[in-house]
Amino acid sequence: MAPFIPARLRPARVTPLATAPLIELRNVSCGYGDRVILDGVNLKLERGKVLALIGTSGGGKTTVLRLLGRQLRPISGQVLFDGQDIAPLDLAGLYAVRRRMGMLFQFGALFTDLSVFENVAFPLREHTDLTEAMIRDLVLMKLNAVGLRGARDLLPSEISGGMARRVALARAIALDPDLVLYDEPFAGLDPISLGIAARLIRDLNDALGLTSIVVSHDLHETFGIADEVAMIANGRVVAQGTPDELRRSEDPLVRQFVGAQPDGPVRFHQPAVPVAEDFGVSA
Ligand SMILES: Nc1ncnc2c1ncn2[C@@H]1O[C@H](COP(=O)(O)OP(=O)(O)OP(=O)(O)O)[C@@H](O)[C@H]1O
Repeated sequence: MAPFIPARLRPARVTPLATAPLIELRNVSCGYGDRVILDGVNLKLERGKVLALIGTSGGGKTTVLRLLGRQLRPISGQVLFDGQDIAPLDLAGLYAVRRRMGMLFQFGALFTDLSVFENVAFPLREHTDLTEAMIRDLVLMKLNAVGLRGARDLLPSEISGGMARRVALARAIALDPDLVLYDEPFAGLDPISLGIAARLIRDLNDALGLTSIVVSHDLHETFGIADEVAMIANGRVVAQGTPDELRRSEDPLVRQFVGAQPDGPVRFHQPAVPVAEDFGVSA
């Protein structure tokens, strides 16, 4: 499964301190306009780990990914990538950091007019001066890793949704990033394709020495591949731990969410007048 990548083709990496987290959010608050979405969030992730970000819709999971890619800056606090605060970076610094991140956002849209091969080659052509022969080797290695070397000449319209997601995955790791951010990578996939995509995220993470953050509503699959799970609700990380720790959590919010119970701290019903009053029946 693991693609062999010759040393000459791999981008230079800073030798990491074994214990230093690759990413860290320190007391981060942020929002859109006047609306505060995250309020004093702390989150750490060590290299080599897969973190699942879960939580209620609109809780701020995607916002965390936007902070890490610096599509959004914090109002206060720090967002550290490999020990470096990314908020003050100039364009060149930001570009260098983003090169070390792969991103697969919802549905991982492919360029419809480009072949599978060219879709994966795209970031390599954009960001490197590699020769055509090297690009070919790298693209085929990445496609091999996702099981689609044989589909290289097909167009996105000629492959299934599950295959397209795997091509998007190959593209996200084309530049050998340190960190890969996945936003709803399983959305719209059938159970078999979903299982394959989830396993691939874990296997690629381990084989290529990546660190991965997966935002997903699919708790079964993400709990199956994650080392750690962080639950975000009401603008805060309300729980973080191993999948087993979250399953065993006594926190009512975590129990409601992980146990998929309709009622708990997050109410199913909007506050309303009594049912009897609306339907004109006596209680
Ligand atoms: N560009 C934006 N401008 C204004 N508000 C936004 C913007 N993006 C997100 N929001 C708001 O911020 C809140 C958090 O959004 P976010 O997308 O981070 O949540 P989420 O946990 O990823 O949700 P979901 O699981 O539904 O994708 C939501 O209330 C959303 O409406």
